[in-house]
Amino acid sequence: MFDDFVDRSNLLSFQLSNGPTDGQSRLAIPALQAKKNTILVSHGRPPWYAEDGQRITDAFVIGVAGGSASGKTHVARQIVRKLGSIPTVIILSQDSFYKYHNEEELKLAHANMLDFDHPDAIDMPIFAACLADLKACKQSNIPIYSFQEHQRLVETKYLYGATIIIAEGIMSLVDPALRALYDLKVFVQCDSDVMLARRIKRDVKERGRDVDGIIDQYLRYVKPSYDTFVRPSSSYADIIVPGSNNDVAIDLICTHIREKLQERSSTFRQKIAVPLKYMSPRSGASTPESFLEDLHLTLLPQTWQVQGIYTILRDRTTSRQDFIFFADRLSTLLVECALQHLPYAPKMVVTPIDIESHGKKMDAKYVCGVTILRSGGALERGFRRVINDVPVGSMLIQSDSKSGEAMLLHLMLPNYVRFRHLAQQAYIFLLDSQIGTAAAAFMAIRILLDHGVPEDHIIFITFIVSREGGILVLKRAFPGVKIVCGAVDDEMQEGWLEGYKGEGNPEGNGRQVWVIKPGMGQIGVISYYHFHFHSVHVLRR
Ligand SMILES: Nc1ncnc2c1ncn2[C@@H]1O[C@H](COP(=O)(O)OP(=O)(O)O)[C@@H](O)[C@H]1O
Ligand SMILES: Nc1ccn([C@@H]2O[C@H](COP(=O)(O)O)[C@@H](O)[C@H]2O)c(=O)n1
Repeated sequence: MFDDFVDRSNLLSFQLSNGPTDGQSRLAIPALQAKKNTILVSHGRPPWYAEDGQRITDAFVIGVAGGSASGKTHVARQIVRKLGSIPTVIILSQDSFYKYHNEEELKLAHANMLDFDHPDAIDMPIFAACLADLKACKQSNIPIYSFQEHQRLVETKYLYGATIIIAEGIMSLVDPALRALYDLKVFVQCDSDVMLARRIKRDVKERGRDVDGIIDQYLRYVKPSYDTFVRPSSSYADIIVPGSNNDVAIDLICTHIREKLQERSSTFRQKIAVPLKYMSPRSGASTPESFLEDLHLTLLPQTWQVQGIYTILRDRTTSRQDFIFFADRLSTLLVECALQHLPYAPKMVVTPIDIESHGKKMDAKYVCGVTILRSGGALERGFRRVINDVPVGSMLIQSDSKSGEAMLLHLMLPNYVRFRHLAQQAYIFLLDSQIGTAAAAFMAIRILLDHGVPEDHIIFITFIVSREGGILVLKRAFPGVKIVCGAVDDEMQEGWLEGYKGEGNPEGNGRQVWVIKPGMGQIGVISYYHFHFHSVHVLRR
């Protein structure tokens, strides 16, 4: 039914402008080797939104212009290198936006008779639209250009999640729509002889050209264009950087960027973890019933069978094997319950004894799951058991050990979520074992919204919701998101459970846990267990 698949390229990947689009194999290549159209990640991406769910920071955009082979790419790469500790930096090259050529134009291009140095050679509206989307923290699918074939390729490259974008190209300061998007405008000024010498060397080595052709093209198009369009655009620059020996200028640029990012940074987590009594949407609404009512949570019917499963899961004497078995059972029930949030249409079938039977069929074109790693992995088996023919992506979101903020470390979304027009029709089940502080849920929902998934198409499935923590702020920010859970407990706090020996606790004097302290004197614990290949927070009481 759903013939999509999960593409492996992701936030942590990068791609050479003419290389394959499979980013997975390129994960480990260090920043210095990266070329144009590169996504570079050093560590996670902190929140880019406020507690009302709306974006607070745009990506910081730098436009780098200059003549061909003046050193624009070199400057961009040096900036990336010197900003090593900043999460995501994308170099977006104007070369990606050369227009598609018909057969006749291709013949001219191969005969060196096509002008690639006129502003009209570049698809400026698409360049500006892609840059505007990335700046606004949305995803974008960037065209890929082949210098050898003089042609735009069929594939595109998915980009998402940049904190800094460097847009470089000979015409990047010429177009007013592009200029309006830059926070900083840089022009790389270089001697014409040096540029020609560098271009000859580079085009022979990297772009499959011969010396005669390069000089011919240079005299016919490149030099006149430089004099007419490129050099005059330097008047728009905030900073002129020399094309050689430019370390000091690049240092100054990096200092400026760091200052600007610092001004934009904010703390998020403290703002959402507000005690229930201060955040209740209506006064005195502190009973479990009114809490559910106010927040429009879907609670799994509390049958004896469900209560029995929770009792087993909360029991500290339950074996790991039993725990996994019952967590699987529970996740299956939760996913079945969550399916009520998909649209259904009437359907008539004919039975084997020739009688018409009027029923229902699921009426959603694109459905998928996205697991929030690591603990959402516990719901995945149940999800696949109930909905076995849809792609399942993942997001690795973890708290930063210093700031406590949620950090996006890895993103692998199903393919159709990457294309806005398809994402707008998609229904997504987000899987996580708990909503406590809600920091991870906040980030996961924001990512899907950035991709164009409608808020009311997001169905969040979880074992347990804490009444205190971030749930109220989360629901206030994203009222349309459906939350399906099996239990609601009171406040949560971090602690250790006796006897745990493992990650973060080699002495074996306790297990790292989330302790839930509901009223009525009970003590609930969500503890740290290993489940399948991931760890999972489990319910213990
Ligand atoms: N500051 C520099 N010092 C020495 N060589 C440089 C410098 N900047 C660029 N180059 C060399 O010049 C060539 C073209 O540089 P590049 O950055 O690709 O130019 P552009 O992106 O402007 O076309 C490359 O081979 C590069 O190594
Ligand atoms: N098929 C093409 C397309 C463009 N060019 C030349 O590329 C130059 C811009 O790239 P830089 O990396 O040097 O900034 C531009 O001057 C075009 O002449 C080409 O040769 N073939």
